[in-house]
Amino acid sequence: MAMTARNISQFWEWGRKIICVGRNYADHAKELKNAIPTEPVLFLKPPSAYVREGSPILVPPYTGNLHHEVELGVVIGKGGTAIPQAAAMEHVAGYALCLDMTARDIQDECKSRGLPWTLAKAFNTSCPVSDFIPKERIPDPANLNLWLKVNEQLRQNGSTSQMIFSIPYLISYISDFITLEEGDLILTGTPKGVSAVQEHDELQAGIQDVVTMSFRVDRQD
Ligand SMILES: O=C(O)/C=C/C(=O)CC(=O)C(=O)O
Ligand SMILES: [Mg+2]
Repeated sequence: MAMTARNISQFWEWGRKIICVGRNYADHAKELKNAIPTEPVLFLKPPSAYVREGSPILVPPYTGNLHHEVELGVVIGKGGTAIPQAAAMEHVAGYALCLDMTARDIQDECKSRGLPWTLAKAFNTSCPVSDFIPKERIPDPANLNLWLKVNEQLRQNGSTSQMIFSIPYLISYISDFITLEEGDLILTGTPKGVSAVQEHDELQAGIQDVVTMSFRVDRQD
């Protein structure tokens, strides 16, 4: 039987890694009273974190402070290890708008106890994701407006020009430690304005005139 080629525009179905970069915007690092990093801060989400429009973001029962973080996602089209910065963009298939949903109270507790952030960052539905955006539709990913509204109120409005570490730098840095594979997603960090969401809230987010997405928040039973 002939093999059907997989379609990168459904990358969230492939079961690949979600690699997240934290504290990549100085204004967000400052609002959480973190130092500006001198190297990228990395953590992971499992593929079970993905949620698509039409399904709700579920508030885990163990948090009382679930935050939104709007982020540009970079979808890897060609894998590699130790990718040089100069070749990094050749490994990009496209982009997606993503939310890095974060149980901030649990993250604070993990930080104070020196524990990993897994339960704060990697729970089911912690990575809402837009439609795939082919690379050609975003000629300059380093100069994009990202915004997020909760119940029509603007909470985040930043530009990828504010990133501390650029997309080529991140791809090169990550691939020195973690081999990148086709279908992997890199979340590149959030600008300032993160805040709590509640059950029944409606979240809308966008990348300027390129894409928008909406999600409802529900409590997990
Ligand atoms: O260190 C903290 O208090 C919080 C860090 C984050 O949640 C980092 C991110 O996920 C981000 O900056 O996007
Ligand atoms: Mg984040």
